[in-house]
Amino acid sequence: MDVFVDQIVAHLPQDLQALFLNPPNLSNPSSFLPIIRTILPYTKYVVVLLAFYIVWSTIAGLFGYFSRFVRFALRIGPILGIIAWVMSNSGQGGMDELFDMVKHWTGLAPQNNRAGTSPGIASLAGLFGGTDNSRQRRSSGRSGRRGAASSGGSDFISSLLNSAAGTGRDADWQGVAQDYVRDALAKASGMGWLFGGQNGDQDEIDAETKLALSDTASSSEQSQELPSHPRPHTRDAFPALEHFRIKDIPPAAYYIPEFITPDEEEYLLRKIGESPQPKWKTVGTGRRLQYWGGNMSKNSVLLPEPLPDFLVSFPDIIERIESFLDIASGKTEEQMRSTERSLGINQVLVNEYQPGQGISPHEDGPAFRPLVATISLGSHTVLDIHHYTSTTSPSPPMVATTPHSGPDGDNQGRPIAAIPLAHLLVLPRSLLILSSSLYTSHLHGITPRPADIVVVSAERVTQGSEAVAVVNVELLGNAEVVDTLRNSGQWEKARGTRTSLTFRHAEKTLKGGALSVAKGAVRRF
Ligand SMILES: O=C(O)CCC(=O)C(=O)O
Ligand SMILES: [Fe+2]
Repeated sequence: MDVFVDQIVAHLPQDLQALFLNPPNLSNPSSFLPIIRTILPYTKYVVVLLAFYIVWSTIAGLFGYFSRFVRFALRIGPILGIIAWVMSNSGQGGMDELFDMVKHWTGLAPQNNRAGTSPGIASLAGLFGGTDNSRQRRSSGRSGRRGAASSGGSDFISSLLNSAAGTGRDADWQGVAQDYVRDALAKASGMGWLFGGQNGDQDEIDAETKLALSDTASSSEQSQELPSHPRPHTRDAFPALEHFRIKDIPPAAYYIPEFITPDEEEYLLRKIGESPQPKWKTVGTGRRLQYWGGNMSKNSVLLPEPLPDFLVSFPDIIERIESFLDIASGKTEEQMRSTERSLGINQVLVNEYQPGQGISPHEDGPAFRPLVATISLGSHTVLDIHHYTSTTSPSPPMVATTPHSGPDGDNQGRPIAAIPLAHLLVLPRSLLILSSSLYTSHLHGITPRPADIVVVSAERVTQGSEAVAVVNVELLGNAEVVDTLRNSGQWEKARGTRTSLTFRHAEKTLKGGALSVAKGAVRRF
């Protein structure tokens, strides 16, 4: 030590020597002065070093985050790509729909939740193969009917199988094979919930459904207010669809009078009226509308939501329309069990027209199956059928518009004949079906008028008169209206508030399965 002091410390500056010989001591603050005096001349270097350190650590930190982000992107990218591929191959849309669904699910998409539930919770129902559709079918009381398989499935595995098998809709062998594979996989893995409710969740859902139905049946409010429907739509009691076909117009429109009872009409109007304010949307002309079953994405994919009880279970309007179509179109029991429902309703559009409001001529578009069923509540209206003008047509053109029903493809802006091809008188409680060429190549609309003057034949329409000749007098089924028309040749009535329910099948539906895969992938990161 002495050598160290003699040979090294002795050559250091005085302040450093003092530090060695007399180390700083807290009880003697002035012993720190040599340190301060030693460091002070080098302060600027210390500051520069500190600045370097701060810059370096900031850059290193940023690089760290960036490299973590790159690693995350490299891992999630292919997974998202696979999900998008599965979705587009199984007709569920692509990334847009995935993001729409996420927005929807997290509640970021406005105004699309079911009454009284948060959007997140409402759409949770669709996450694991239990979408409204499969539930609806199971609760429809048609025992023995295949659920997920015949609907094309609402879960990821069904989507994959459907994707491999084309549409998964037409041929029954596909359904049988799907059931078989699904059952086998579910049993082998013990994860029935993953395979779409054929196995694992079936009992649970059946029990839930029974409970829901018995709750509904015992609800004094409903059973008092809503006497059970006479249900004329059974095979024996019900005539063929052809009986209801509206003649003298292109195929095919069907008009079924008194499809629901006045009590049911009143009940449905009350339920629709009770829906929360945000459920209503208002279009430019002031008409209000609601979507049930989910909204359409920008790419015309339905983002499904559960349909409300007042359409599904009490009264069972949807089931009634489906079985009417099944029976009236002559399906055998076997066909009804093994094939899809005739319409496969997955969305219901509610339009509310005040007197004087209408809807411009439009096509509902290719996003939907070319068969729509509309029930009218509250008031009559006159529906106009329009056609496009050919280049040789002398009729002055009007221009087709797209009021709300999503992309109407090429038809936007195509000139249509100013004079409608036909008029239909649509009375309350009736069911109107538009299908085939009337759906695919004609337009329909309602002229905004406060009242209608209806006549039986075009000869009675005088120039400049507001009167219209309707083509469905034979099918109106309302003695008062028909007698007035036959006796005086004219029926006239002010419009009241009319609410229409349009039942349709969106061809592309975002299925929960793909999203649940995305959810799982995100959870793992
Ligand atoms: O109210 C109606 O009867 C027709 C409604 C309609 O055409 C539509 O919403 O697309
Ligand atoms: Fe329409």
